[in-house]
Amino acid sequence: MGTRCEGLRDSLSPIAYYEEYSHFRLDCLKIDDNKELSMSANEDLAKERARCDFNVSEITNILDGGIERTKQRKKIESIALSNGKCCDVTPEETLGPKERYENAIRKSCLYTKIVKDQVLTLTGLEVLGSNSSVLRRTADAFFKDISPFLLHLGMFVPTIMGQGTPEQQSYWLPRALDFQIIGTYAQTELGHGTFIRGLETTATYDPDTEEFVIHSPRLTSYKWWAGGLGKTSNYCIVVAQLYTQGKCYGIHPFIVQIRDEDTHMPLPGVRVGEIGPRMGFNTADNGFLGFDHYRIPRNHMLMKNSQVLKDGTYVKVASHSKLTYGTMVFVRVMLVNEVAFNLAKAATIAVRYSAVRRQSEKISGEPEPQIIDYVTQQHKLFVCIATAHALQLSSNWLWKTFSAVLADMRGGNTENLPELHALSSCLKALSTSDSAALIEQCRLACGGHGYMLSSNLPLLYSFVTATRTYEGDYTVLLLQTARFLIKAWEQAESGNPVTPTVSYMEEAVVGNKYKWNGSAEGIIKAAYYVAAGKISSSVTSIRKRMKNGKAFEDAWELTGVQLVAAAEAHCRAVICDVYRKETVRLTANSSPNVKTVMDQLNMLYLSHWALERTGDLLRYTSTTEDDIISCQQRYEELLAAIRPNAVGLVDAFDFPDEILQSTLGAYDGRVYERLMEEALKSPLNAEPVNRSFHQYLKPLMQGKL
Ligand SMILES: CCCCC/C=C\C/C=C\C/C=C\C/C=C\C/C=C\CCCCC(=O)SCCNC(=O)CCNC(=O)[C@H](O)C(C)(C)COP(=O)(O)OP(=O)(O)OC[C@H]1O[C@@H](n2cnc3c(N)ncnc32)[C@H](O)[C@@H]1OP(=O)(O)O
Ligand SMILES: Cc1cc2nc3c(=O)[nH]c(=O)nc-3n(C[C@H](O)[C@H](O)[C@H](O)COP(=O)(O)OP(=O)(O)OC[C@H]3O[C@@H](n4cnc5c(N)ncnc54)[C@H](O)[C@@H]3O)c2cc1C
Repeated sequence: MGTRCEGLRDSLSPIAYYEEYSHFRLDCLKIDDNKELSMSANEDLAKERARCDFNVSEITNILDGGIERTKQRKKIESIALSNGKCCDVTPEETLGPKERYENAIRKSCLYTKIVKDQVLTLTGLEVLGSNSSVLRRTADAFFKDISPFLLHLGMFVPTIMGQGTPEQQSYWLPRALDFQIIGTYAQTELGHGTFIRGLETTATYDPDTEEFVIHSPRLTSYKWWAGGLGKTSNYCIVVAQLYTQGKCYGIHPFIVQIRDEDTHMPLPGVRVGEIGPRMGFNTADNGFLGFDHYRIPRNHMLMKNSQVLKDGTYVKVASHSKLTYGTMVFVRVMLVNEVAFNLAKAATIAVRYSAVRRQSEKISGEPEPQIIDYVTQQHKLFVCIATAHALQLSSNWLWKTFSAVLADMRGGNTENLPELHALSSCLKALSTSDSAALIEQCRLACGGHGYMLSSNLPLLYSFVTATRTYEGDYTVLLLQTARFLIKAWEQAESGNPVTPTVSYMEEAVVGNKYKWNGSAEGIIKAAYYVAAGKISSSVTSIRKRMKNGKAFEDAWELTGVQLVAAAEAHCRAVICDVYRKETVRLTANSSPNVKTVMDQLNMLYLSHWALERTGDLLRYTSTTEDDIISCQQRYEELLAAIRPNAVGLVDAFDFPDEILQSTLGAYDGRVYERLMEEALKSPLNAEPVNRSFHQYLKPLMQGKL
């Protein structure tokens, strides 16, 4: 058997090698009868499920948005998952970079075909609307890392929809939706990501040929980062500075073909490639792109918001200057849902594992407890479940707000765009930051096994931590929200009406201190008073600095730390408020035990954040030390109350094992068996002796090196 293992790698391609190797790996390690690897489900998990006192599917339906939506999701999931070919023969993380990418393309094509042939016939174009989150979720059964097609569906198609004229949409969308072309969104450059007015790629109109000349004048103007750009896409949205009739009109989006549709070779004048290994996203071929006076037809400029006529005349169509930023706002809204989903996955893995894992002794000589019975473990984990709920419900609410503002804008009314921008910016910032931190908390809660890639927690973290940066960095987006808050504060001070999400300012500007009461509504009101206090302090600092001779821009910059904290506090209050109201609304007709457990989770979230911000409460409200002590006591009571339902709560997220892809989090709790099964798939276990022994170790050990 050893001989077969040793010779194999040399005679087969890497993927064929792994496929072949997976059939005899157990032989190689001489665990040939599988005796030690029990197939029966873990008893502790079974007991946890038996003691859960609420109807799990009721909460699943609430999170899905109703029983019909749960049915629809399950139907789509079962179509996709019943196609066994989605499974990897060998774990994707053990492949080299090229094989990983090729495997990701294979799986993306397979998944796309399933969606086109079987899901679209079921849902029609609904698949792009309310079912897109189901498609996104189901895709995780195919990819542990990221599909190279994510940007095609996530940004290329939405940009055409949001920025193209009806004629442009009718030309490009059918081709894109049918995957006849694959695109991405190339905005960021080597030199600029945040400050998009500073982008350097130029699109200069030539009226003689009715073309734009796309050019990258210097290294820093090279497009950098776009997902799927390096090898997959043949088209992309390029965001470039528009020049016509000798004048620059700022950044605009263009559809640019970069590769031949038949040979896939980069077209003359286009330089494209992949940017190299990254912390995550390693299957998404993030790329670079440069242009050498590359010509595209005039009508490849996306012209819904502004146009360049044949003679070069520039015409502004849109009623708001920032509508070209629309795709970013859309994706920020989508990302809140995206990270809620990923956090729910991490919580499921860590809670199930904590019910299976036993460690240490609470009382000497007694059986080792399940680690979930340590109150410190509950403290780490239950806030993750609660936050996943808070973000899921906030994301649904944000989506409704987004849709309403979009409908207004279709009628020419952009009045509510600044509030939407402020909300989507801060919710994107906080949800991604909280989720990344809590996924890491879940990993740490799983001890050493959480560090295994097969737990899926490291990959979840590396994916989600990037969301804090892309589509607008955390700090930068909170500063955008702060601009809106400071203006709103000034309006409230002068007695003018303010928009709904900042209406708390009208009461707070008077200067009263809020008296704490420990109810949910009381904690939320206190959170708003903390936000108001921080906004007020920022305003005072800016004014003081200006009084001392600073220009507004300098005073703003020097107050940046306070402004970010104010925007964070505002957003936290909004999340607490929305989470509370949505919980009450959605459980109005639920069974009593569902109502109770949803209320407990909600109170846990509110108490958690009150305790995290005791300094702020003491400073900006009339909260006393005794109030904090009773809040702490309530928090600890909630941990104990939630404990028996913890496994039921994560089961309610309803992730099939294929989507979780975790040795620690599978439904049956066969943690140790799965860890061993995955270990045996490691390429290093394909041979009893690695060739480096003969090449290096043996000579070293025998003093012959
Ligand atoms: C087969 C397998 C398939 C699997 C998939 C299955 C299904 C998929 C379906 C769905 C996918 C689901 C989810 C995920 C989707 C996609 C995500 C995946 C990956 C994404 C990868 C990342 C992509 C990117 O990162 S693209 C690049 C993004 N870049 C940024 O975000 C840049 C950030 N910078 C900015 O936004 C701006 O520069 C700025 C910081 C806002 C500053 O802009 P500036 O013009 O300088 O403005 P200024 O500060 O001066 O402000 C002036 C004024 O304008 C207001 N303003 C600013 N922005 C906006 C806006 N967007 N809207 C409205 N108003 C805005 C600003 O507040 C000022 O107002 P005022 O003067 O104060 O009143
Ligand atoms: C995994 C991944 C995928 C991506 N995919 C795409 C893609 O598909 N298409 C695309 O176009 N782009 C993509 N990007 C790029 C991404 O959008 C940018 O990286 C992001 O917008 C941040 O910009 P930056 O890298 O220029 O950071 P910088 O702006 O250089 O930020 C560096 C630091 O400076 C701080 N800073 C910057 N400006 C200010 C300010 N005004 N005030 C205070 N602090 C400031 C930031 O807070 C941060 O701490 C991707 C990035 C990643 C990581």
